[in-house]
Amino acid sequence: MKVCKFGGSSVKNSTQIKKIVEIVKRDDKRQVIVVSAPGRDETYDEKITDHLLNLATQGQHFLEHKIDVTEQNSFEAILSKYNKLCDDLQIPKDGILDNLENDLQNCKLQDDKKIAFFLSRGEHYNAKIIARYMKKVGINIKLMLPEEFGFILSDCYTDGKVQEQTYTNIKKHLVLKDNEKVIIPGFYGITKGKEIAVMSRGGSDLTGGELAYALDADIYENWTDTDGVYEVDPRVIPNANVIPRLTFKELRLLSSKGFNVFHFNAMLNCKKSKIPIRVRNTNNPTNKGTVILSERVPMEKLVGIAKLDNMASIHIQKAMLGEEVGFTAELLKIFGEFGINTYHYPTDKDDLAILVEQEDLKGNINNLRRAIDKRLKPDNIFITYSLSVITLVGIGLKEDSFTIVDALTALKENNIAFEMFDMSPSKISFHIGVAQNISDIALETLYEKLLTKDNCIC
Ligand SMILES: Nc1ncnc2c1ncn2[C@@H]1O[C@H](COP(=O)(O)OP(=O)(O)O)[C@@H](O)[C@H]1O
Ligand SMILES: N[C@@H](CC(=O)OP(=O)(O)O)C(=O)O
Repeated sequence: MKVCKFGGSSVKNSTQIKKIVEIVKRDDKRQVIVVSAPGRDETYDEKITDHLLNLATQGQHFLEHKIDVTEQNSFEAILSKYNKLCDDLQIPKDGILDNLENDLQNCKLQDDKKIAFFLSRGEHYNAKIIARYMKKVGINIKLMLPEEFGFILSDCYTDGKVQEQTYTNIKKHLVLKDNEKVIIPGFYGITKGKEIAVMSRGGSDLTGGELAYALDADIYENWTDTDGVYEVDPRVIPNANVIPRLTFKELRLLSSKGFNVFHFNAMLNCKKSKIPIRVRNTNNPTNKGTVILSERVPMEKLVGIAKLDNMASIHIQKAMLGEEVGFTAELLKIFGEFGINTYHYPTDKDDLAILVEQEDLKGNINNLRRAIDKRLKPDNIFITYSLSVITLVGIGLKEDSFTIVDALTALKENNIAFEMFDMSPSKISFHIGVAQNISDIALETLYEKLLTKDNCIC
């Protein structure tokens, strides 16, 4: 049995939905289908999920990103998207869109509960529409909603974590005969108190991974709009190659450091049960894509280079901080209290830097500084914004750490200064920090030197 997740780009309009119908029909083993909300398309520059977030936050979401789309624009975009989908697929709207306007206009929920509810509507209504269309074209498919079979999430409404009970519920309610299929909206679930919660952004990948794990699927197919996972972000380097095979660990590192083709937590349970994942292209379904497995013969030392933009470094200076027992623990505790995720911590006798996502400092920076000043009494705190972290990943790097010499030499030859350098304890990834305004050039330079066929260090 195969679990297939179709991302926003694969369900963004009726043309794409017709493609996924063909993919589902072509293989009887494709029995569990997870769908996202409609992604960006020719008419709408933003994903439906972002319009829903904009609506839930009275227009603040797009305003913060300096995008000129009002609350009213978002409301109209959402309604017209779903109405058009029904029209184009020639299916009746009753029983599907009856509650959409009401959900968006008369919601009594507040704060995070409201945001989670709005966000969930993208997948909820899209799955209903696709289910009806699939039935219309003769597929024996049943719609199963997370609130019905119990996809249970923690009470953190906008970043819910899957609870153990979910696996039991999936096994109990998703018992399928050979000729049966189910379609499930991704990204959301319910709390134990039966309120809607969503996982983190990109969370439909997580729904697919959890279903594959609970049902012990033969494979988890993740359908998107690229031929697989590329060696580098194809938006920066369009002629990059697709990586044929990756280990779970490599994909996890790459996706947590900027390869946003796959959610970095979605492979955790598949890894545990050794369920292979295949990233495939809905627009090119005969292509085999990238397969993610437990092991790979490390013919290639380096498989990919990821880049994470919009990072900031908080550099703390204090004489002898390296000798103050508990200093780092207290510092990390402070970041934790502000809900800020910390990345690398390069450190020395009197200096320590913490890398964080710049976005996380918004609205927090003054209080954070005060807390650090008060509790740790540093001599100085320097903050550098607009950094990019470039990460080189490959299991073969463990045996050949000199690859990094080639990387740094290439940067030197091209006059590209770097701000930070760090090797992970697993020795299968290296991180280089550069100023964001030169990060695309740095990525191109490293790609040319380390991954193009002529120079490949394989
Ligand atoms: N290394 C990479 N390989 C493939 N795609 C990548 C990579 N890095 C970033 N991406 C981007 O990820 C996109 C697919 O992710 P996403 O937009 O979330 O798809 P979906 O809508 O199918 O969930 C691609 O279109 C591509 O622009
Ligand atoms: N629609 C949600 C969940 C998701 O996984 O979407 P996508 O498949 O388009 O990455 C989001 O935008 O975050």
